[in-house]
Amino acid sequence: MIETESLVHRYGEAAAVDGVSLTIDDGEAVAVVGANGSGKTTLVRHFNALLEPDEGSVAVDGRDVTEHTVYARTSVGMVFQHPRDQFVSATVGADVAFGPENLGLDREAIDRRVADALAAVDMAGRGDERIDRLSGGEQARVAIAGVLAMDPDHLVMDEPLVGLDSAARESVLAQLDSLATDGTGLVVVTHDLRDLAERVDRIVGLADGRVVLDDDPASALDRLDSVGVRDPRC
Ligand SMILES: Nc1ncnc2c1ncn2[C@@H]1O[C@H](COP(=O)(O)OP(=O)(O)OP(=O)(O)O)[C@@H](O)[C@H]1O
Repeated sequence: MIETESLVHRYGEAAAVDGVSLTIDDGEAVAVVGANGSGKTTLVRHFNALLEPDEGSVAVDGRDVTEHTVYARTSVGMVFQHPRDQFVSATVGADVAFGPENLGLDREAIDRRVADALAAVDMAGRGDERIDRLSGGEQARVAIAGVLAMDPDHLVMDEPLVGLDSAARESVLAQLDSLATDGTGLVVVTHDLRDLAERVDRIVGLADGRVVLDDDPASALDRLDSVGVRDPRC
């Protein structure tokens, strides 16, 4: 479970996140929406201690993330907006192995995790391929595999569908469906709820760093205007 309590984050004088209290349960799928600059990325980067609160607190399973950073980063996996920025190795297998290696697992356990994660994103047997020779959709899937190899309870994805062609988009959406089946919680930051609204349990809307919408999709979709997001049904 991820909990923020009166979370404030400032860049200089301006509060990008301005008093957010939010609870995300295990296995819950949540879309975080809002206009450009509303604070979505800043908010979710606190979930695994990539940013520190200026005020308030963030806890994962009751443990404050600034004191239990390793626990938070193991429990909450983060896939960034530009997966290319998150690769640490030249080849698929080495990149996916990086997280489990840092957990101090033995080689056999690492290899098993890498194989399972690559299978989960439909990239089984492609560990020796160079990442820079993969398509954008394949790279997006490798980035997801790298996080899945950590066996997180929650996966946070920042704009996972931006810049993907329709085949890659379908492939990432299929990954989201299989995560839901596995019971992995999902937090998706997005401007565009097309194909996502039907996949989440809840939509949280931010405006000027504050939560102004927090409801089940059916109810939230009627009020997307309040957060400057287009209704995907229109
Ligand atoms: N590193 C930074 N330094 C200074 N200001 C920042 C930094 N990162 C974000 N901001 C500012 O904080 C506010 C919130 O930004 P954030 O990226 O969290 O919003 P967002 O809702 O994710 O935006 P977008 O949809 O455009 O990605 C914006 O005004 C942004 O300009």
